[in-house]
Amino acid sequence: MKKMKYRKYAAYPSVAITARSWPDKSITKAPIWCSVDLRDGNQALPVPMSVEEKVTMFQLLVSIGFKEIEVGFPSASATEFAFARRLIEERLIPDDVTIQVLTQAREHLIRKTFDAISGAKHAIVHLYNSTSTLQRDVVFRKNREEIKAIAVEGTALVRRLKDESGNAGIRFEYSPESFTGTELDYALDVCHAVMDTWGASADEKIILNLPSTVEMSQPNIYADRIEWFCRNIKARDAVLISVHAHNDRGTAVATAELAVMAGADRVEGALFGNGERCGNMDVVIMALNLFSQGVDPELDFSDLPRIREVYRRCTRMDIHPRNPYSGELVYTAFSGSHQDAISKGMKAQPLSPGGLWAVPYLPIDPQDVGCNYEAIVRINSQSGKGGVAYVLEKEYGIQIPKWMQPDFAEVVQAVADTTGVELSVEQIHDLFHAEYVKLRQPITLKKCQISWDDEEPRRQDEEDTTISCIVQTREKEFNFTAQGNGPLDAFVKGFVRESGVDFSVDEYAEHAIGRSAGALAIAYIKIGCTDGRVSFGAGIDSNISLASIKATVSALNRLP
Ligand SMILES: CC(=O)SCCNC(=O)CCNC(=O)[C@H](O)C(C)(C)COP(=O)(O)OP(=O)(O)OC[C@H]1O[C@@H](n2cnc3c(N)ncnc32)[C@H](O)[C@@H]1OP(=O)(O)O
Ligand SMILES: CC(C)C(=O)C(=O)O
Repeated sequence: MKKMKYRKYAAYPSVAITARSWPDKSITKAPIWCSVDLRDGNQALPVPMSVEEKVTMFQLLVSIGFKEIEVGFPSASATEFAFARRLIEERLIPDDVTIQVLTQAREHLIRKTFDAISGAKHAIVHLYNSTSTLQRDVVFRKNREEIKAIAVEGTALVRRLKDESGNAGIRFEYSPESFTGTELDYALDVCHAVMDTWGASADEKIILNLPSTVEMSQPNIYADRIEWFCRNIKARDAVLISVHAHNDRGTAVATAELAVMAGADRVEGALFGNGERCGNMDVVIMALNLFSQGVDPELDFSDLPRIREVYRRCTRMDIHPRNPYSGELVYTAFSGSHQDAISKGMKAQPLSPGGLWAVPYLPIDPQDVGCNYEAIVRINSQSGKGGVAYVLEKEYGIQIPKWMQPDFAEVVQAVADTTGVELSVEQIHDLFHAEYVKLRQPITLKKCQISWDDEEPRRQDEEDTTISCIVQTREKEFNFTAQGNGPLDAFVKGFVRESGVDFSVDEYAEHAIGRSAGALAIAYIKIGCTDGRVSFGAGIDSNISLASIKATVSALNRLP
């Protein structure tokens, strides 16, 4: 076997921290959310969004409830600049929403950024420079002090431009970019210098954003780093600790959640995890994780289908069908045992203690995020009787009794196995009709008249019902008149006598389909012959007695 070159990689160092407190914490309220869809999400797209698309996306983010939205990198391009101006000049920013703009710590870019936000009521200027060992060495070729100087000079310029603008609505965020590749003591040193330069105080807090620019470790190590940082930062009340997690190891959501437990106040993320490389922390997942624990996420994802549609249209990105909460298949069960449990859980749900959601395999109610129950159970060769019965009942009101479910499931399974594809509910309904209801061969009931003595009260054992039938088989046509304690009993007696097929009714069930005066009745039957053969049938008619007789003929027609 060829060996992978794992020795090319080194393990990420752990954090020297004792008595860590975060493992014992739980998240009981939503963090301050900041959307980075229009910046980090946008800069990672093969075709970045146009101004119009950014406006649409911005309005979507506002409607979801984001109060802080990073709208772009205005000094990067004419589109980015024009978008910021459009938001401000056309007054598209609600009063309770703060826009955020990103800039490198370079003078001409910072100045251009201030031009872009001129006139904004509330704005966060977000300054970053990479502090990681690797980038210090290979990108900037600068030592620790020189890199710190970039941050300090950039901060000083932002401070000066804010003061000159006289705009008290401008706030400041600093990111020691590539924090995950930066020594903790050095990141702290740079952040302290930035705080001093800004003059951070409890009255004018700055946001210190500690990004997992590249996700390099398990989430617990990141959480240790955040707890260490929160413990060691001076004037904790002068800063808001923010996190911005990328998903290189596939654990960005866990990273952000554990970081909040470790003390982070604020979380940056993007819808459906859009963003550089493997994406940003998926804010839909984190918010709905809170929601599923009974915590108000303070973001509204009650119409995920609309959010998905706008997102796809603006970004031209897809959402994986397995993406938690938002993927198209995440509320769908194909497999038999899941379907059975879901179907039983849905029936029991109204009785759940305290009205709490408790349906197996469905961590949240799909309706809470704007999805319907239609797709919960879908049928293919992995499905079982519970699922087949569930879709027929839900879509067509056909409540196949438990004792007959395996029989029909076998029919469905045979088709699913042969075709190898998923069966639609319409196909399953058609199969049910073809297999039971429409069967006319080898026996056809050509005529059937039912009469009974109109006596009150009727006695169960009294043979007061008379039936007259004309029956066609392959061999012959015959008629009979028989009596019984009801139409079905009379039919069975007459048919057995005339045909010589000796059977009895072992199981029987019936119900109405639909509620109006024109409702139909459906009957299900299981018959057993004296020679050991067993068969199931179903019949539909506006007359319940006829439905039961048709069901019997259906079962006779299906005798092996
Ligand atoms: C982790 C992140 O996502 S950070 C955000 C990244 N986003 C983007 O880069 C999208 C928008 N960026 C752009 O359009 C461009 O990079 C611009 C317009 C901002 C700048 O463009 P340019 O100056 O032409 O090119 P470029 O970004 O390659 O500049 C690199 C130079 O800036 C320096 N630099 C890079 N980042 C920073 C920073 N944060 N602060 C200060 N200097 C920086 C580099 O060291 C390099 O310096 P050198 O020329 O002396 O070698
Ligand atoms: C600018 C910073 C916050 C960033 O995008 C990152 O580190 O990923």
